[in-house]
Amino acid sequence: MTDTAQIIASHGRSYIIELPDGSTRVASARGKKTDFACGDRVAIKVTNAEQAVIEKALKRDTLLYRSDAWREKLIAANVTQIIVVVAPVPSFFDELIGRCLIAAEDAGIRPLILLNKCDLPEAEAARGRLAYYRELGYGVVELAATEDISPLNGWLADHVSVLVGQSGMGKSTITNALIPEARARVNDISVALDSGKHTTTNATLYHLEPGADLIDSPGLQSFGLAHVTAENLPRLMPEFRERLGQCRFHNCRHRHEPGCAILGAVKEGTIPESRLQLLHRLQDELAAAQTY
Ligand SMILES: Nc1nc2c(ncn2[C@@H]2O[C@H](COP(=O)(O)OP(=O)(O)OP(=O)(O)O)[C@@H](O)[C@H]2O)c(=O)[nH]1
Ligand SMILES: [Zn+2]
Repeated sequence: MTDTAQIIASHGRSYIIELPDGSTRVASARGKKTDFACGDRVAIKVTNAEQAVIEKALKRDTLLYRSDAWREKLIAANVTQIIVVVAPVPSFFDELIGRCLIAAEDAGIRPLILLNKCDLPEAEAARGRLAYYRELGYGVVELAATEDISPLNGWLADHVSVLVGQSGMGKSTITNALIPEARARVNDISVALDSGKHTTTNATLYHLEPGADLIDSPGLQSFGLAHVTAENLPRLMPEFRERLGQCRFHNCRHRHEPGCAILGAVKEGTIPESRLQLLHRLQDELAAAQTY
């Protein structure tokens, strides 16, 4: 009998799926297909009390992924909010935040920045580094997951959220603070998937309350955006989006063109140089990716 289910954990080619009755099965995909993500709703065939086979993914509302010229790495499907977790220590990369925000805008997912470890003295400097993102209109929430997770609660209601960020920013700590049984779940999943070691799976979905889910994803060091089109890029960065059409040349690349509204804004200090550099780097990356 064909049934529908949701992928709640993924690890390589193995998945844990949750059936409508709340029971779970270990599942693998039929054939060579592996492009399923945590959060995907799938058509399945239950094999027995433990196992099932995934026939196909059902239509996705959203898909968050990263990519380079050669391959795509799916992060999560059907999420409505991406929570970019940063912390004062270890130090975070602005570049990664910028890229996560662009990926979110491209996928039509609401981005939220979470500054964790606010109990540390270095938090003030980190807060300063995030001020510009607030100015752009992005939500920024501050907390110390080891002390009090409640500042996040209001942001999670009615959303399927995915936590992303560099290693060590505190994603697991946040997950465990929100879902006390999460640690045990991760262990159960590792055993069920027979992954041998107790490293995190690619991603794991937890139910928080009716209508609110949370997906924890492994730490990342880079975020390739080869799937974004160069033409679209400025539309995915709010300060460039609002100046579109203001450059003298309609095909302005915002490099050296006279009458460029964006270069003008950088010159007068309204847009930080680093944001223009990110735009240029991404333009260059996309041009290089197209030549493969
Ligand atoms: N001081 C302080 N330390 C924290 C806080 N949250 C997490 N940590 C510590 O930061 C370290 C990294 O936290 P994790 O939750 O493992 O980080 P992660 O983002 O899940 O890292 P990966 O699993 O590598 O992706 C741990 O030693 C935590 O105890 C916080 O709010 N304050
Ligand atoms: Zn321009």
